Amino acid sequence: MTNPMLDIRGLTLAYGGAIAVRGATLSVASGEIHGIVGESGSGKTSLAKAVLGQLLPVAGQVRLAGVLLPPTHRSVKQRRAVQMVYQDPYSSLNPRMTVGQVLSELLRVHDIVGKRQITARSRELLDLVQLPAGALGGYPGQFSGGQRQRIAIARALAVQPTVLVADEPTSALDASSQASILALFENLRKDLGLTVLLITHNLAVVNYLCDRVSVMKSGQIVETADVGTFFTDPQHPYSKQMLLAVPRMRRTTASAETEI
Ligand SMILES: Nc1ncnc2c1ncn2[C@@H]1O[C@H](COP(=O)(O)OP(=O)(O)OP(=O)(O)O)[C@@H](O)[C@H]1O
Repeated sequence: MTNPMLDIRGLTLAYGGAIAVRGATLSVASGEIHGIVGESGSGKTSLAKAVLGQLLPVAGQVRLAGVLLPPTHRSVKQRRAVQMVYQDPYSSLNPRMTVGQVLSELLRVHDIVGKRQITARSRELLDLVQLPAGALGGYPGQFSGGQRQRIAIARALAVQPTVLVADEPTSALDASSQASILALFENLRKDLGLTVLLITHNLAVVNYLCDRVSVMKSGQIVETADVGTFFTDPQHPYSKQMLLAVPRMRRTTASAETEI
């Protein structure tokens, strides 16, 4: 791939000597939604942590738009560029701050817009995640799980990231909220050209949303493929085994709600 937005080269990650990820190499194009799938403990979250600069690699590099990101201790600008959306929208938001306070503080601290534009920009952020402007006055506890995940996404978008890393962003939600959050990611990619690294257990999510997918097993990326090819012609025995577990899977953009 020429000029990938996110370029992960030979990443090896360990916790106190125990290797969690070995030599992971992966390129993600600008505007691509790239799925990372694999069994529990295969190293997906560790890979995400290294991309975010939260885990010091034993070896390897992460580049953003061709520029090497320091493994840890990144500058504010470098941290802004890669934002995270977590699985659990219940614990990832401060219950004592209103949505408006969360967004305006970020916009102010990072000097994203002038003081007088903060409220207008906060409204725009809510609009991007399809929440009404009235949500600015609410506390996280007053919203449903799906709405909270939208708020968490708005918070991530406030600092104008280039890459969004989402770790199981729909798995704590009910089926209809899952479908609407997936549709939101699709819109954000279209509207903002966001590059997304999407970690999931759920092949239906990959099928619905991702352009390409990487399969992790025991700390290694064993296959990377276009999603259409992955579902019709998986190469690695583990990929084949994963797909056998979901025999009705097919590439479709029809209602995610019924597929997930
Ligand atoms: N903080 C930690 N300390 C020690 N070992 C860890 C830590 N976090 C993860 N590991 C180990 O690293 C390996 C990879 O874990 P990781 O969480 O990256 O996998 P995963 O694919 O994200 O799993 P899951 O789908 O269950 O979240 C596992 O063997 C795990 O036990």
